[in-house]
Amino acid sequence: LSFVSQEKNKQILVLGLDGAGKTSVLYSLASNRVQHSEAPTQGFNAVCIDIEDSQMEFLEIGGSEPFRSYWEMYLSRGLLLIFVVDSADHNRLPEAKKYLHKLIGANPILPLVVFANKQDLETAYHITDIHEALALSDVGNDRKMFLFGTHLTQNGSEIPSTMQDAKDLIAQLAAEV
Ligand SMILES: Nc1nc2c(ncn2[C@@H]2O[C@H](COP(=O)(O)OP(=O)(O)OP(=O)(O)O)[C@@H](O)[C@H]2O)c(=O)[nH]1
Ligand SMILES: [Mg+2]
Repeated sequence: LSFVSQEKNKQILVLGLDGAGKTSVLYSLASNRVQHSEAPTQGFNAVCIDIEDSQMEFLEIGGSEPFRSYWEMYLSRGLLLIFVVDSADHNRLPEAKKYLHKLIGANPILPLVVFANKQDLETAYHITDIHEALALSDVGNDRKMFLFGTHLTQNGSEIPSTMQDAKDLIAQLAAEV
Protein backbone atom coordinates (compact mmCIF):
# COMPACT_ATOMS: atom_id res chain seq x y z
CA LEU A 1 0.00 0.00 0.00
CA SER A 2 1.49 3.31 -0.99
CA PHE A 3 0.45 6.84 -1.66
CA VAL A 4 1.25 8.43 -4.96
CA SER A 5 1.14 11.87 -6.45
CA GLN A 6 1.60 11.20 -10.14
CA GLU A 7 -0.55 13.52 -12.20
CA LYS A 8 -0.51 11.93 -15.62
CA ASN A 9 -1.83 8.49 -14.86
CA LYS A 10 -5.52 8.01 -15.15
CA GLN A 11 -7.15 6.94 -11.97
CA ILE A 12 -9.89 4.65 -10.91
CA LEU A 13 -12.32 6.92 -9.12
CA VAL A 14 -13.97 5.67 -5.95
CA LEU A 15 -17.02 7.70 -5.01
CA GLY A 16 -20.17 7.36 -2.94
CA LEU A 17 -21.79 8.88 0.14
CA ASP A 18 -19.91 9.14 3.44
CA GLY A 19 -19.87 5.93 5.41
CA ALA A 20 -20.60 3.70 2.40
CA GLY A 21 -17.29 1.89 2.91
CA LYS A 22 -15.05 3.31 0.18
CA THR A 23 -11.87 3.44 2.25
CA SER A 24 -12.51 0.02 3.77
CA VAL A 25 -13.08 -1.45 0.30
CA LEU A 26 -9.85 0.12 -1.01
CA TYR A 27 -7.70 -1.05 1.91
CA SER A 28 -9.15 -4.55 1.61
CA LEU A 29 -8.63 -4.71 -2.15
CA ALA A 30 -5.04 -3.58 -1.64
CA SER A 31 -4.12 -6.24 0.90
CA ASN A 32 -6.62 -9.02 0.02
CA ARG A 33 -7.49 -8.97 3.71
CA VAL A 34 -10.44 -7.25 5.30
CA GLN A 35 -9.30 -3.93 6.70
CA HIS A 36 -11.87 -1.49 8.00
CA SER A 37 -11.23 2.21 7.80
CA GLU A 38 -10.74 3.99 11.10
CA ALA A 39 -11.99 7.44 10.15
CA PRO A 40 -13.91 9.35 7.50
CA THR A 41 -11.81 10.56 4.56
CA GLN A 42 -11.14 14.27 4.78
CA GLY A 43 -10.58 15.16 1.15
CA PHE A 44 -8.67 12.70 -1.00
CA ASN A 45 -7.24 9.24 -0.48
CA ALA A 46 -4.98 7.84 -3.22
CA VAL A 47 -4.06 4.17 -3.08
CA CYS A 48 -1.89 2.14 -5.45
CA ILE A 49 -2.84 -1.49 -5.89
CA ASP A 50 -0.79 -4.16 -7.65
CA ILE A 51 -2.84 -6.41 -9.84
CA GLU A 52 -1.03 -9.12 -11.73
CA ASP A 53 1.83 -7.29 -13.44
CA SER A 54 0.45 -3.80 -13.38
CA GLN A 55 -0.19 -1.11 -10.83
CA MET A 56 -3.48 0.66 -10.61
CA GLU A 57 -4.04 3.99 -9.00
CA PHE A 58 -7.29 4.44 -7.11
CA LEU A 59 -8.54 7.81 -5.97
CA GLU A 60 -11.20 8.06 -3.31
CA ILE A 61 -12.80 11.41 -2.71
CA GLY A 62 -14.51 11.78 0.65
CA GLY A 63 -18.27 11.38 0.63
CA SER A 64 -19.14 14.04 3.21
CA GLU A 65 -21.03 17.02 1.90
CA PRO A 66 -18.08 19.45 1.55
CA PHE A 67 -16.14 17.03 -0.65
CA ARG A 68 -18.91 16.06 -3.05
CA SER A 69 -18.42 19.18 -5.13
CA TYR A 70 -15.04 17.75 -6.20
CA TRP A 71 -16.48 14.51 -7.55
CA GLU A 72 -17.45 15.79 -10.96
CA MET A 73 -14.17 17.67 -11.43
CA TYR A 74 -12.24 14.41 -11.34
CA LEU A 75 -14.44 12.49 -13.77
CA SER A 76 -12.39 13.38 -16.82
CA ARG A 77 -9.29 11.92 -15.18
CA GLY A 78 -11.10 8.73 -14.40
CA LEU A 79 -10.46 5.43 -16.11
CA LEU A 80 -13.53 3.98 -14.53
CA LEU A 81 -15.90 4.81 -11.73
CA ILE A 82 -16.45 2.66 -8.68
CA PHE A 83 -19.56 3.79 -6.82
CA VAL A 84 -20.00 2.36 -3.33
CA VAL A 85 -23.33 2.33 -1.49
CA ASP A 86 -24.31 1.19 2.01
CA SER A 87 -27.01 -1.36 1.18
CA ALA A 88 -28.57 -1.00 4.63
CA ASP A 89 -28.78 2.78 4.59
CA HIS A 90 -32.28 2.78 3.09
CA ASN A 91 -33.01 6.42 3.85
CA ARG A 92 -30.08 7.69 1.89
CA LEU A 93 -30.39 5.50 -1.19
CA PRO A 94 -32.36 8.23 -3.02
CA GLU A 95 -29.53 10.65 -2.30
CA ALA A 96 -26.93 8.14 -3.51
CA LYS A 97 -29.01 7.63 -6.65
CA LYS A 98 -29.19 11.38 -7.26
CA TYR A 99 -25.42 11.79 -7.08
CA LEU A 100 -24.73 8.70 -9.15
CA HIS A 101 -26.99 9.89 -11.95
CA LYS A 102 -25.44 13.34 -11.84
CA LEU A 103 -22.04 11.73 -12.32
CA ILE A 104 -23.01 9.43 -15.16
CA GLY A 105 -24.95 12.27 -16.79
CA ALA A 106 -21.73 14.25 -16.86
CA ASN A 107 -19.74 11.47 -18.53
CA PRO A 108 -21.47 9.26 -21.10
CA ILE A 109 -18.82 6.53 -21.46
CA LEU A 110 -17.00 6.01 -18.18
CA PRO A 111 -17.44 2.34 -17.19
CA LEU A 112 -19.31 1.95 -13.91
CA VAL A 113 -18.78 -0.64 -11.18
CA VAL A 114 -21.28 -0.43 -8.31
CA PHE A 115 -20.49 -2.01 -4.95
CA ALA A 116 -23.69 -2.75 -3.02
CA ASN A 117 -21.68 -2.92 0.19
CA LYS A 118 -22.52 -4.04 3.74
CA GLN A 119 -24.42 -7.10 2.53
CA ASP A 120 -23.60 -8.66 5.92
CA LEU A 121 -26.05 -6.37 7.69
CA GLU A 122 -29.42 -7.93 8.39
CA THR A 123 -31.35 -5.02 6.94
CA ALA A 124 -29.24 -4.76 3.78
CA TYR A 125 -31.16 -4.62 0.53
CA HIS A 126 -30.47 -7.44 -1.88
CA ILE A 127 -28.61 -6.39 -5.04
CA THR A 128 -31.77 -6.61 -7.13
CA ASP A 129 -33.36 -3.98 -4.86
CA ILE A 130 -30.22 -1.88 -5.03
CA HIS A 131 -30.37 -2.12 -8.81
CA GLU A 132 -33.88 -0.71 -8.67
CA ALA A 133 -33.24 1.89 -5.95
CA LEU A 134 -30.32 3.32 -7.93
CA ALA A 135 -32.26 3.08 -11.22
CA LEU A 136 -29.35 1.26 -12.81
CA SER A 137 -31.49 0.24 -15.77
CA ASP A 138 -31.42 3.93 -16.77
CA VAL A 139 -27.64 3.95 -16.97
CA GLY A 140 -27.65 3.41 -20.71
CA ASN A 141 -26.59 0.74 -23.15
CA ASP A 142 -23.38 2.39 -24.33
CA ARG A 143 -21.76 2.13 -20.95
CA LYS A 144 -20.24 -0.91 -19.32
CA MET A 145 -21.95 -1.38 -15.98
CA PHE A 146 -21.45 -3.99 -13.27
CA LEU A 147 -23.03 -4.52 -9.86
CA PHE A 148 -21.46 -6.51 -7.02
CA GLY A 149 -22.90 -7.31 -3.62
CA THR A 150 -20.00 -6.97 -1.20
CA HIS A 151 -19.38 -7.18 2.51
CA LEU A 152 -16.46 -6.70 4.84
CA THR A 153 -16.67 -8.26 8.25
CA GLN A 154 -13.81 -9.57 10.41
CA ASN A 155 -10.64 -7.49 10.19
CA GLY A 156 -7.76 -9.64 8.90
CA SER A 157 -9.90 -12.31 7.29
CA GLU A 158 -9.56 -13.09 3.60
CA ILE A 159 -11.66 -10.86 1.37
CA PRO A 160 -14.91 -12.49 0.21
CA SER A 161 -14.98 -14.03 -3.26
CA THR A 162 -17.27 -11.30 -4.65
CA MET A 163 -14.63 -8.76 -3.68
CA GLN A 164 -11.95 -10.81 -5.45
CA ASP A 165 -14.21 -11.10 -8.50
CA ALA A 166 -14.72 -7.35 -8.50
CA LYS A 167 -10.97 -6.81 -8.27
CA ASP A 168 -10.34 -9.10 -11.24
CA LEU A 169 -13.01 -7.33 -13.27
CA ILE A 170 -11.61 -3.90 -12.45
CA ALA A 171 -8.17 -5.03 -13.61
CA GLN A 172 -9.66 -6.31 -16.84
CA LEU A 173 -11.64 -3.12 -17.45
CA ALA A 174 -8.64 -0.93 -16.70
CA ALA A 175 -6.53 -2.90 -19.17
CA GLU A 176 -9.15 -2.43 -21.89
CA VAL A 177 -9.45 1.35 -21.73
N1 LIG B 1 -21.01 -4.08 8.58
C1 LIG B 1 -20.21 -3.53 7.67
N2 LIG B 1 -19.56 -2.38 7.94
C2 LIG B 1 -18.75 -1.86 6.98
C3 LIG B 1 -18.57 -2.49 5.72
N3 LIG B 1 -17.71 -1.74 4.99
C4 LIG B 1 -17.39 -0.68 5.77
N4 LIG B 1 -18.00 -0.75 6.97
C5 LIG B 1 -17.92 0.23 8.08
O1 LIG B 1 -18.56 1.43 7.65
C6 LIG B 1 -17.93 2.57 8.23
C7 LIG B 1 -17.56 3.57 7.16
O2 LIG B 1 -16.54 3.00 6.34
P1 LIG B 1 -15.53 3.87 5.49
O3 LIG B 1 -14.72 2.92 4.70
O4 LIG B 1 -14.82 4.84 6.35
O5 LIG B 1 -16.55 4.68 4.55
P2 LIG B 1 -16.21 5.77 3.43
O6 LIG B 1 -17.14 5.52 2.30
O7 LIG B 1 -14.77 5.75 3.11
O8 LIG B 1 -16.63 7.14 4.14
P3 LIG B 1 -16.03 8.63 3.85
O9 LIG B 1 -14.56 8.53 3.81
O10 LIG B 1 -16.52 9.46 5.00
O11 LIG B 1 -16.62 9.10 2.57
C8 LIG B 1 -16.74 2.04 9.02
O12 LIG B 1 -17.10 1.97 10.37
C9 LIG B 1 -16.50 0.65 8.45
O13 LIG B 1 -15.94 -0.23 9.39
C10 LIG B 1 -19.28 -3.72 5.46
O14 LIG B 1 -19.23 -4.33 4.39
N5 LIG B 1 -20.08 -4.17 6.47
MG1 LIG C 1 -13.26 7.13 3.23
